[in-house]
Amino acid sequence: MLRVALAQFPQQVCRKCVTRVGFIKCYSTSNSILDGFYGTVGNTPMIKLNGVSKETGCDILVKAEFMNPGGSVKDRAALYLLKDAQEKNLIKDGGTVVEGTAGNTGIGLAHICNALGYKCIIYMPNTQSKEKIELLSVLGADVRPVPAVPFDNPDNYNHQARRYAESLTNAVWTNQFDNTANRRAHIETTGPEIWRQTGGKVDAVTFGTGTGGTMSGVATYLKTKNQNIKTIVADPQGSVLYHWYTNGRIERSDGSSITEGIGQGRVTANMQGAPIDGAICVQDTDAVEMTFRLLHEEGFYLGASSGLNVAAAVQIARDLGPGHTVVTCLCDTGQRYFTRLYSKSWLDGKGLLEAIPEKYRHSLIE
Ligand SMILES: Cc1ncc(COP(=O)(O)O)c(C=O)c1O
Ligand SMILES: N[C@@H](COC(=O)CCC(=O)O)C(=O)O
Repeated sequence: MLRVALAQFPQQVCRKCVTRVGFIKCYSTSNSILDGFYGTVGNTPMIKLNGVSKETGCDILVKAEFMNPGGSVKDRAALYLLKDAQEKNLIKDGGTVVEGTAGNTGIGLAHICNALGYKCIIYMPNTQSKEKIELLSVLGADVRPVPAVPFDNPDNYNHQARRYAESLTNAVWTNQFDNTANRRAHIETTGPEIWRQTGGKVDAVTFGTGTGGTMSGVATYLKTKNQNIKTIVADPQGSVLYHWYTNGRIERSDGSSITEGIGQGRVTANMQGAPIDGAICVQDTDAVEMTFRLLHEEGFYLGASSGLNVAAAVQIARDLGPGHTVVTCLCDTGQRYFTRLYSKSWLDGKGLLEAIPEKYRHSLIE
């Protein structure tokens, strides 16, 4: 029954904007009534950030991905991963979804599993915020924090998720990193939304990359519309993608990052073959400073990957010069990192307190 409901989202063409909108309905054709949780995924607002736009003389535009019903950009991937599992008959009614995640994909999956009647089991590195771990439990997921070890270690959270799914009957490992249904979500939805909302006036896009689904899917779609749009990976410290896209070497950049949900040690299947023009390595000091500027100057309460995205967009805008449009996204809210990113002692312990403009430090919790 629920399966049929989800299957009612065929490839559609929006009559107003003439873009394919995949499983996610375009608001310009839908009436105001949406089909359940999954009907509300995507079609997020595009917002102009006034302060940084004025400073750079460019339009810095952000997709408000924190406004997805599960609260992050990963709701889109979660929906497509489940749709893909259903299409391939990998899961039957009442089955179990198992995933390895830094948290946000798990949160999206947990919501959709509730809506579709599946069980949800989440393996995640125990380094991730307690807010995400607790939220997953509240959503009814069986959440299993495990020691954070590299991907080439058999105990990496993704391998544990795969093995556990294989040990069950009627269970699927959705494999967000290497299942390109993730990228497809952004080829069919985020990319077309950006094209439509900007009226095609977009000079560059940039996104922090975890699985790579967002960056690669948006880049793939937009390049089909205009080859000249610059597609730039925004990479945190300690990730390999900056070097990969600037000099072709799989080599970590210096340091490690407090950002969660982004940064990679390899080129995932979702990133392979993506039309990427370059990369920027954004320091945590810049990402954190921008996160607090976004709160106090623009009014948006966000996680650090959003600050990193906007810091990268500002750098690209400065490089391009006035009159250009740079698009990125606001991935999730500050609530997911409340006891870390908004805590004076936690930031101090990471050497990041000084990164926050002094006039904004008064609002931190101890
Ligand atoms: C907070 C946050 N920002 C950005 C991303 C990056 O998204 P992607 O996996 O599409 O690269 C994620 C992944 O969930 C995330 O959790
Ligand atoms: N953003 C996704 C994936 O998270 C990551 O890619 C974190 C880095 C890594 O695990 O290698 C999610 O929230 O699950």
